[in-house]
Amino acid sequence: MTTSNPSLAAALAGADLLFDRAALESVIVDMGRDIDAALDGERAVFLTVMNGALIFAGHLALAIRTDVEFDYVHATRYRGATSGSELHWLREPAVDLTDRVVLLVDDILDEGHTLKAVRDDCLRRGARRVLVVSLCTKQHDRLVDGIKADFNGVELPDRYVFGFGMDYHEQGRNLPGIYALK
Ligand SMILES: O=P(O)(O)OC[C@H]1O[C@H](OP(=O)(O)OP(=O)(O)O)[C@H](O)[C@@H]1O
Ligand SMILES: Nc1nc2[nH]cnc2c(=O)[nH]1
Repeated sequence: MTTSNPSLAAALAGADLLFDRAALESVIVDMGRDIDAALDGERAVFLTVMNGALIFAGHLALAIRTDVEFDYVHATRYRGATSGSELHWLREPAVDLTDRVVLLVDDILDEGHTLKAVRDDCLRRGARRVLVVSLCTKQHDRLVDGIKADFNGVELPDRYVFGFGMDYHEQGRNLPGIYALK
């Protein structure tokens, strides 16, 4: 951890727990069942958007019964800050996506720039179908056109959140729940 980061303990002291681990695990089990139904036996590419989706992806993969092929991308536009800027690609998919069904797995759909860009990239690479899977979606009117979650776990208020993979200045990703700053 860099010494200049704001204190995670101070953030937690002033934050609200929105969803605890048990609630999230239960939601994710339901998402896995719904995804199995949509895949109907087809072996999809399970494409995780690093870093934020890491924890969600692990839980979700165990909740899906259909065999899937793992790959990941790393695209970031927040880079440890609490507001986004342009998208930086740090890692592109390695699997050939031509004619594949892709489960595009991310932690949060906020303004939608990240998932829209990654979804469009998958389609450019020849994916036949991209199913957008997000643990949570933030409620506001800033969502960009042309993106939505095909599978969403929970709805969030329009507040900065962290935990369960999501960072507070690159801290708190391993907190077992979703917290919101006041
Ligand atoms: O809908 P948007 O407004 O585009 O925001 C959502 C994206 O922001 C976060 O990534 P971030 O850029 O913080 O990188 P990280 O996954 O490494 O935390 C999160 O993991 C999503 O990918
Ligand atoms: N950690 C975190 N990352 C985000 N990316 C987009 N919105 C958010 C948010 O509220 N929290």
